[in-house]
Amino acid sequence: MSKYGVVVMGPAGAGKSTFCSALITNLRNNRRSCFYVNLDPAAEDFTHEPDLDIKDLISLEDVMEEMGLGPNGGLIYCFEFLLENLDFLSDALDPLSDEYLIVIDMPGQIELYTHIPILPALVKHLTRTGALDIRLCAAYLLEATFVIDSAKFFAGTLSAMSAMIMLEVPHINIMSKMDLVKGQVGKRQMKRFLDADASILEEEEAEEDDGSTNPGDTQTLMKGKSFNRLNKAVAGLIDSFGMVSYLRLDVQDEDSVAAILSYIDDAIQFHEAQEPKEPIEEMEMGDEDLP
Ligand SMILES: Nc1nc2c(ncn2[C@@H]2O[C@H](COP(=O)(O)OP(=O)(O)OP(=O)(O)O)[C@@H](O)[C@H]2O)c(=O)[nH]1
Ligand SMILES: [Mg+2]
Repeated sequence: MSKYGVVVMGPAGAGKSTFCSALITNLRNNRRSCFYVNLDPAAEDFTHEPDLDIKDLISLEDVMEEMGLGPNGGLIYCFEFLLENLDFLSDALDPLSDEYLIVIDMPGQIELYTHIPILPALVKHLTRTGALDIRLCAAYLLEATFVIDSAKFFAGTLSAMSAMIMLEVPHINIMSKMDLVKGQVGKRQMKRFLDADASILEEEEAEEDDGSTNPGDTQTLMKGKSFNRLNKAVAGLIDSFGMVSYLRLDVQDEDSVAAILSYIDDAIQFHEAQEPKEPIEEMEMGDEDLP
Protein backbone atom coordinates (compact mmCIF):
# COMPACT_ATOMS: atom_id res chain seq x y z
CA MET A 1 0.00 0.00 0.00
CA SER A 2 1.34 3.42 -0.97
CA LYS A 3 1.67 6.25 1.48
CA TYR A 4 1.46 9.95 0.68
CA GLY A 5 3.60 12.85 1.75
CA VAL A 6 5.03 16.27 1.11
CA VAL A 7 8.54 17.41 1.97
CA VAL A 8 8.71 21.16 2.59
CA MET A 9 12.03 22.75 1.64
CA GLY A 10 13.58 26.13 0.94
CA PRO A 11 16.09 28.67 2.24
CA ALA A 12 16.28 29.81 5.85
CA GLY A 13 13.27 31.77 7.03
CA ALA A 14 11.25 31.18 3.83
CA GLY A 15 8.21 30.25 5.93
CA LYS A 16 8.48 26.44 5.76
CA SER A 17 7.37 25.70 9.33
CA THR A 18 4.60 28.31 9.13
CA PHE A 19 3.36 26.68 5.92
CA CYS A 20 3.54 23.17 7.46
CA SER A 21 1.48 24.43 10.38
CA ALA A 22 -1.14 26.05 8.08
CA LEU A 23 -1.28 22.85 6.03
CA ILE A 24 -1.87 20.72 9.13
CA THR A 25 -4.61 23.09 10.38
CA ASN A 26 -6.29 22.86 6.98
CA LEU A 27 -6.04 19.05 6.89
CA ARG A 28 -7.46 18.74 10.41
CA ASN A 29 -10.30 21.18 9.67
CA ASN A 30 -11.20 18.96 6.76
CA ARG A 31 -11.02 15.81 8.90
CA ARG A 32 -8.03 14.48 7.05
CA SER A 33 -5.35 12.47 8.81
CA CYS A 34 -1.86 13.88 8.85
CA PHE A 35 1.46 12.98 10.37
CA TYR A 36 3.89 15.78 11.07
CA VAL A 37 7.61 15.01 10.88
CA ASN A 38 10.10 17.63 12.00
CA LEU A 39 13.55 17.04 10.49
CA ASP A 40 15.01 20.36 11.65
CA PRO A 41 17.18 19.55 14.68
CA ALA A 42 17.33 23.26 15.54
CA ALA A 43 13.55 23.87 15.59
CA GLU A 44 12.12 24.52 19.04
CA ASP A 45 8.65 26.07 19.00
CA PHE A 46 5.83 24.41 17.16
CA THR A 47 2.21 25.41 16.60
CA HIS A 48 1.41 21.71 16.14
CA GLU A 49 3.53 19.29 18.15
CA PRO A 50 5.40 16.99 15.71
CA ASP A 51 4.38 13.32 15.65
CA LEU A 52 8.01 12.50 14.96
CA ASP A 53 10.90 14.81 15.79
CA ILE A 54 14.54 14.31 14.71
CA LYS A 55 15.51 15.77 18.12
CA ASP A 56 14.35 12.47 19.65
CA LEU A 57 17.07 10.76 17.61
CA ILE A 58 19.86 13.31 17.85
CA SER A 59 20.35 16.72 19.40
CA LEU A 60 22.11 19.46 17.44
CA GLU A 61 23.31 21.01 20.68
CA ASP A 62 24.98 17.75 21.78
CA VAL A 63 26.56 17.29 18.35
CA MET A 64 27.98 20.83 18.36
CA GLU A 65 29.32 20.41 21.87
CA GLU A 66 30.73 16.90 21.55
CA MET A 67 32.06 17.12 17.99
CA GLY A 68 33.19 20.75 18.22
CA LEU A 69 31.14 21.65 15.14
CA GLY A 70 29.32 24.85 14.21
CA PRO A 71 25.57 24.90 13.49
CA ASN A 72 25.90 24.06 9.77
CA GLY A 73 28.48 21.30 10.21
CA GLY A 74 26.39 20.02 13.12
CA LEU A 75 23.29 19.85 10.94
CA ILE A 76 25.11 17.87 8.25
CA TYR A 77 26.32 15.47 10.96
CA CYS A 78 22.72 15.08 12.22
CA PHE A 79 21.52 14.17 8.71
CA GLU A 80 24.38 11.72 8.19
CA PHE A 81 23.40 10.14 11.49
CA LEU A 82 19.76 9.98 10.38
CA LEU A 83 20.82 8.21 7.17
CA GLU A 84 22.63 5.62 9.28
CA ASN A 85 19.52 5.19 11.43
CA LEU A 86 16.71 5.14 8.91
CA ASP A 87 14.70 2.76 11.12
CA PHE A 88 13.88 5.87 13.15
CA LEU A 89 11.76 7.01 10.20
CA SER A 90 10.63 3.59 8.96
CA ASP A 91 9.33 2.42 12.36
CA ALA A 92 7.11 5.50 12.69
CA LEU A 93 5.95 5.83 9.09
CA ASP A 94 5.49 2.19 8.13
CA PRO A 95 2.24 1.63 10.11
CA LEU A 96 0.50 4.67 8.52
CA SER A 97 -2.36 3.96 6.12
CA ASP A 98 -2.88 5.59 2.70
CA GLU A 99 -5.34 8.05 4.28
CA TYR A 100 -2.51 10.00 5.91
CA LEU A 101 -0.66 12.92 4.43
CA ILE A 102 2.85 12.90 5.87
CA VAL A 103 4.13 16.49 6.21
CA ILE A 104 7.93 16.72 6.48
CA ASP A 105 9.44 20.01 7.64
CA MET A 106 13.07 20.50 6.59
CA PRO A 107 15.79 22.84 7.87
CA GLY A 108 16.73 25.92 5.83
CA GLN A 109 20.43 25.28 5.19
CA ILE A 110 20.64 25.63 1.44
CA GLU A 111 23.61 23.27 1.10
CA LEU A 112 21.28 20.39 2.00
CA TYR A 113 19.43 20.96 -1.28
CA THR A 114 22.25 21.89 -3.57
CA HIS A 115 25.71 20.74 -2.45
CA ILE A 116 25.56 17.32 -0.87
CA PRO A 117 23.71 14.11 -1.72
CA ILE A 118 22.05 13.68 1.68
CA LEU A 119 18.56 14.72 0.67
CA PRO A 120 18.40 12.56 -2.48
CA ALA A 121 19.43 9.56 -0.35
CA LEU A 122 16.74 10.36 2.21
CA VAL A 123 14.08 10.84 -0.48
CA LYS A 124 15.09 7.55 -2.13
CA HIS A 125 14.57 5.77 1.19
CA LEU A 126 11.15 7.35 1.66
CA THR A 127 9.92 6.62 -1.86
CA ARG A 128 11.47 3.21 -2.63
CA THR A 129 8.86 0.72 -3.83
CA GLY A 130 8.76 -2.28 -1.59
CA ALA A 131 10.10 -0.22 1.35
CA LEU A 132 8.22 2.84 2.67
CA ASP A 133 6.77 3.45 -0.79
CA ILE A 134 5.72 7.05 -0.07
CA ARG A 135 4.40 9.02 -3.02
CA LEU A 136 6.21 12.20 -2.21
CA CYS A 137 5.79 15.73 -3.48
CA ALA A 138 8.57 18.26 -2.94
CA ALA A 139 7.38 21.78 -2.08
CA TYR A 140 10.11 24.42 -2.43
CA LEU A 141 9.39 27.79 -0.82
CA LEU A 142 10.96 31.08 -1.83
CA GLU A 143 9.80 34.23 -0.12
CA ALA A 144 8.15 36.94 -2.21
CA THR A 145 10.46 39.69 -0.93
CA PHE A 146 13.16 38.22 -3.20
CA VAL A 147 11.38 39.77 -6.19
CA ILE A 148 12.45 43.23 -5.00
CA ASP A 149 15.94 42.30 -6.20
CA SER A 150 15.47 40.28 -9.37
CA ALA A 151 19.03 38.92 -9.44
CA LYS A 152 18.42 37.49 -5.95
CA PHE A 153 15.07 36.08 -7.07
CA PHE A 154 16.62 34.25 -10.03
CA ALA A 155 19.49 32.96 -7.88
CA GLY A 156 16.79 31.56 -5.54
CA THR A 157 15.01 30.09 -8.55
CA LEU A 158 18.24 28.37 -9.54
CA SER A 159 18.40 26.64 -6.15
CA ALA A 160 14.73 25.59 -6.52
CA MET A 161 15.66 24.13 -9.91
CA SER A 162 18.65 22.37 -8.43
CA ALA A 163 16.41 20.69 -5.81
CA MET A 164 13.92 19.81 -8.55
CA ILE A 165 16.57 18.06 -10.67
CA MET A 166 18.31 16.38 -7.74
CA LEU A 167 15.27 14.82 -6.07
CA GLU A 168 13.39 13.39 -9.06
CA VAL A 169 9.96 13.50 -7.39
CA PRO A 170 6.89 15.61 -8.30
CA HIS A 171 7.80 19.18 -7.39
CA ILE A 172 5.97 22.44 -6.81
CA ASN A 173 7.51 25.85 -6.17
CA ILE A 174 5.75 28.21 -3.82
CA MET A 175 6.17 31.95 -3.45
CA SER A 176 5.55 32.52 0.24
CA LYS A 177 4.84 35.70 2.25
CA MET A 178 2.87 37.31 -0.57
CA ASP A 179 1.43 39.76 1.99
CA LEU A 180 4.87 41.41 2.32
CA VAL A 181 4.98 42.64 -1.28
CA LYS A 182 1.39 43.78 -1.61
CA GLY A 183 1.37 47.21 -3.26
CA GLN A 184 5.11 47.08 -3.99
CA VAL A 185 5.05 45.03 -7.19
CA GLY A 186 2.43 45.45 -9.92
CA LYS A 187 0.13 42.52 -10.77
CA ARG A 188 1.53 42.06 -14.26
CA GLN A 189 5.13 42.19 -13.06
CA MET A 190 4.34 39.73 -10.23
CA LYS A 191 2.80 37.31 -12.73
CA ARG A 192 6.07 37.41 -14.68
CA PHE A 193 7.99 36.52 -11.51
CA LEU A 194 5.52 33.70 -10.77
CA ASP A 195 6.24 32.35 -14.27
CA ALA A 196 9.99 32.80 -13.61
CA ASP A 197 10.16 34.91 -16.77
CA ALA A 198 13.90 35.43 -17.04
CA SER A 199 13.58 38.24 -19.61
CA ILE A 200 12.99 40.53 -16.59
CA LEU A 201 16.74 40.46 -16.02
CA GLU A 202 17.51 41.48 -19.58
CA GLU A 203 15.05 44.37 -19.39
CA GLU A 204 16.69 45.60 -16.20
CA GLU A 205 20.07 45.47 -17.84
CA ALA A 206 18.76 47.51 -20.78
CA GLU A 207 17.33 50.08 -18.33
CA GLU A 208 20.76 50.37 -16.71
CA ASP A 209 22.44 50.87 -20.08
CA ASP A 210 19.89 53.65 -20.72
CA GLY A 211 21.07 55.26 -17.50
CA SER A 212 17.49 55.21 -16.18
CA THR A 213 18.70 53.77 -12.86
CA ASN A 214 20.67 55.84 -10.42
CA PRO A 215 24.37 55.11 -11.11
CA GLY A 216 25.26 56.04 -7.55
CA ASP A 217 23.13 53.50 -5.69
CA THR A 218 24.83 50.41 -4.27
CA GLN A 219 22.85 47.94 -6.36
CA THR A 220 23.90 49.65 -9.58
CA LEU A 221 27.52 49.83 -8.44
CA MET A 222 27.47 46.07 -7.75
CA LYS A 223 26.01 45.33 -11.14
CA GLY A 224 29.00 45.63 -13.38
CA LYS A 225 29.24 44.08 -16.84
CA SER A 226 30.36 40.65 -15.60
CA PHE A 227 27.52 40.56 -13.06
CA ASN A 228 25.11 41.24 -15.91
CA ARG A 229 26.71 38.51 -18.01
CA LEU A 230 26.31 36.08 -15.12
CA ASN A 231 22.65 37.07 -14.73
CA LYS A 232 22.07 36.54 -18.44
CA ALA A 233 23.60 33.07 -18.24
CA VAL A 234 21.38 32.25 -15.23
CA ALA A 235 18.33 33.56 -17.08
CA GLY A 236 19.22 31.46 -20.13
CA LEU A 237 19.57 28.36 -17.97
CA ILE A 238 16.19 28.89 -16.32
CA ASP A 239 14.57 29.59 -19.69
CA SER A 240 16.03 26.51 -21.32
CA PHE A 241 14.90 24.31 -18.41
CA GLY A 242 11.46 25.86 -18.91
CA MET A 243 9.77 24.04 -16.04
CA VAL A 244 9.89 26.53 -13.17
CA SER A 245 6.87 28.47 -12.02
CA TYR A 246 5.52 29.46 -8.63
CA LEU A 247 2.22 29.08 -6.81
CA ARG A 248 1.40 32.08 -4.64
CA LEU A 249 0.95 31.53 -0.91
CA ASP A 250 -0.69 33.84 1.59
CA VAL A 251 -0.48 31.71 4.68
CA GLN A 252 -3.18 33.72 6.53
CA ASP A 253 -5.68 32.95 3.77
CA GLU A 254 -7.31 29.51 4.11
CA ASP A 255 -8.25 29.40 0.42
CA SER A 256 -4.64 30.02 -0.58
CA VAL A 257 -3.44 27.13 1.62
CA ALA A 258 -6.28 24.90 0.32
CA ALA A 259 -5.33 25.70 -3.29
CA ILE A 260 -1.73 24.62 -2.67
CA LEU A 261 -2.91 21.48 -0.89
CA SER A 262 -4.96 20.54 -3.93
CA TYR A 263 -1.86 20.93 -6.14
CA ILE A 264 0.01 18.62 -3.77
CA ASP A 265 -2.87 16.10 -3.81
CA ASP A 266 -2.89 16.15 -7.60
CA ALA A 267 0.88 15.76 -7.86
CA ILE A 268 0.83 12.59 -5.74
CA GLN A 269 -2.63 11.43 -6.92
CA PHE A 270 -3.85 11.28 -3.35
CA HIS A 271 -7.56 11.23 -4.10
CA GLU A 272 -7.33 8.41 -6.62
CA ALA A 273 -6.16 6.13 -3.81
CA GLN A 274 -9.05 7.14 -1.54
CA GLU A 275 -11.71 5.80 -3.90
CA PRO A 276 -13.81 2.90 -2.61
CA LYS A 277 -11.82 -0.29 -2.65
CA GLU A 278 -14.92 -2.40 -3.59
CA PRO A 279 -16.77 -1.70 -6.84
CA ILE A 280 -19.94 0.28 -5.96
CA GLU A 281 -22.23 -2.10 -7.91
CA GLU A 282 -21.14 -5.03 -5.76
CA MET A 283 -21.71 -3.13 -2.51
CA GLU A 284 -25.16 -1.89 -3.51
CA MET A 285 -26.47 -4.99 -5.30
CA GLY A 286 -28.89 -7.13 -3.32
CA ASP A 287 -29.61 -10.82 -4.02
CA GLU A 288 -32.60 -9.81 -6.18
CA ASP A 289 -30.20 -8.06 -8.59
CA LEU A 290 -28.16 -11.22 -9.13
CA PRO A 291 -28.73 -13.04 -12.42
N1 LIG B 1 4.51 38.40 6.88
C1 LIG B 1 4.66 37.07 6.85
N2 LIG B 1 5.53 36.50 7.67
C2 LIG B 1 5.67 35.15 7.61
C3 LIG B 1 4.91 34.35 6.71
N3 LIG B 1 5.28 33.05 6.87
C4 LIG B 1 6.22 33.05 7.83
N4 LIG B 1 6.46 34.30 8.28
C5 LIG B 1 7.42 34.71 9.32
O1 LIG B 1 8.74 34.45 8.83
C6 LIG B 1 9.58 33.98 9.90
C7 LIG B 1 10.17 32.63 9.53
O2 LIG B 1 9.11 31.72 9.38
P1 LIG B 1 9.34 30.14 9.56
O3 LIG B 1 8.05 29.47 9.23
O4 LIG B 1 9.97 29.83 10.87
O5 LIG B 1 10.40 29.91 8.40
P2 LIG B 1 11.26 28.60 8.14
O6 LIG B 1 11.45 28.52 6.66
O7 LIG B 1 10.65 27.41 8.79
O8 LIG B 1 12.63 28.99 8.84
P3 LIG B 1 13.86 28.02 9.17
O9 LIG B 1 13.30 26.71 9.60
O10 LIG B 1 14.61 28.74 10.23
O11 LIG B 1 14.66 27.90 7.90
C8 LIG B 1 8.69 33.91 11.12
O12 LIG B 1 8.90 35.10 11.86
C9 LIG B 1 7.29 33.86 10.57
O13 LIG B 1 6.34 34.43 11.44
C10 LIG B 1 3.98 35.01 5.84
O14 LIG B 1 3.27 34.41 5.03
N5 LIG B 1 3.89 36.37 5.96
MG1 LIG C 1 11.45 25.98 10.12
